Amino acid sequence: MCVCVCVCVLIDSGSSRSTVYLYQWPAEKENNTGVVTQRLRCSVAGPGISDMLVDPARDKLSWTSIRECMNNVTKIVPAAQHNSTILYLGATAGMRLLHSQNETMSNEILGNLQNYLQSLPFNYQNASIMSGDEEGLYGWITVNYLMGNFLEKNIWNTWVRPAGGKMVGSMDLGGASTQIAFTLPDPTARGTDIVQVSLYGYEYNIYTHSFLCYGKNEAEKRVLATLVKNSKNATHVINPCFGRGYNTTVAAESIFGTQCTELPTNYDPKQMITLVGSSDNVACRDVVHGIFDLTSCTDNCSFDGVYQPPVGSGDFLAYAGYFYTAQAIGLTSISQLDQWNSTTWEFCSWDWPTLKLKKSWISDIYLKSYCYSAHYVQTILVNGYKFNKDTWKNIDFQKQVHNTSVGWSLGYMLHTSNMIPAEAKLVRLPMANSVFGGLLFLFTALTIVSVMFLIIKAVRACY
Ligand SMILES: O=c1[nH]cnc2c1ncn2[C@@H]1O[C@H](COP(=O)(O)OP(=O)(O)O)[C@@H](O)[C@H]1O
Ligand SMILES: [Ca+2]
Repeated sequence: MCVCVCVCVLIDSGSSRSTVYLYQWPAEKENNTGVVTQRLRCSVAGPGISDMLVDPARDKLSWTSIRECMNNVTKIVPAAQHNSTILYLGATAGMRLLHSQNETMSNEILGNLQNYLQSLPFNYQNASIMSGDEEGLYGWITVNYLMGNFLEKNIWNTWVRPAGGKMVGSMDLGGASTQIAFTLPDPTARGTDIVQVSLYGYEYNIYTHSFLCYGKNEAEKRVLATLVKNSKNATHVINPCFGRGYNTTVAAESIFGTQCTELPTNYDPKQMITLVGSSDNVACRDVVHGIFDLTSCTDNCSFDGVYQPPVGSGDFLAYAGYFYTAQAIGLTSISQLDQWNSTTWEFCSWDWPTLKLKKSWISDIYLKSYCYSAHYVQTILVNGYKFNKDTWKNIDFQKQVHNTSVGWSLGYMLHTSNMIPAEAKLVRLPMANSVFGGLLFLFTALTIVSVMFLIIKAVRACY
């Protein structure tokens, strides 16, 4: 018997890097219910495509590493299946920023990538820049698909919607933007950032919002920009979030060469700035707080005046930068808010040699920033999204579910390729409807007759 397998390749072009995913699933005809597995996850070396040079000849590293990942895909997928293998590329906040800053360059980068992808033996579909809300929504689909919240097999081996219909909220912390998405308890609620999606015949009312410039890397640049601006000496700046003993000298453009920061007066992009770590927990927390506008919100609002309904008491999965931060401070999966605060406090009090010793498995490039990001995560979740000590423990910090990476890519693939159709009759009985109806009638009639028989017997016994 031939077991058909469908294959899809998705390139996630994030702000900090690109990743190639290969998904496959058995071609079950009914309701597209075949379970998707991740066959390959290939990290493309080099920066994200928004930092790529337009010319492949001048940017050998990025192009060579994309080709390497695509060669791996070509080897895994049998040649006979190449032209039925769907290929998508989705770009996110890094390209959203570049597009608004330099549209020509962003079009050139995408155009060159498109030409390259079209030259491959696969069924190329498109390469596009996604909106932040789409990114949030696809992340939510991925999370709930992987957790089995859309479908499960019942005792009759048929696909049904799990009892209770509990969905999990999704929180993604990328390099340039961050997304939150969750279902609203009130199915009739309408408003900004609320979208209705129909999946397998059920309507979901989802709140989703993406904050550009609040990704882990861009938000850190905003922290550094604040420190530079507030420093008496603009070229020798104390950074309370870096460990004492850690100093680094960077060009001003690495902080200010983004739309996410405001240019200082007399800006010189080549000016070198020395950042000096001081392991100052309180000062770090304060400067991180300062990048959020927490004052323009009253009810049903997160920060920067953005509408957000209450997060409620449901579960959330926090992934990407959330997970890396939780992992670095040693609090993956579920934690208590007090635990997060005290662990951050301890982490931020360590000087650089102690940090290096205690967290020897983390490379310096990431390690230097975890005190900042631990405060960032606490601030956005508590002061921003309004999680509290009771709801914090509903947040699960993970990067994978069932050996599959959590991110927008799987949800995008499922939705775009109609793997999760809007309409579907989920509850299918293991026999024809007429047979089931007949049996149901028979059992009901038998039950009624038996009950009547018992009543008559009981009445007779009384007399
Ligand atoms: O392997 C890792 N360890 C630690 N941090 C990472 C790793 N990979 C990415 N990051 C950081 O986590 C954040 C989110 O990464 P992600 O890859 O989701 O961002 P992107 O999709 O915007 O490129 C970024 O700040 C990135 O620099
Ligand atoms: Ca991402």
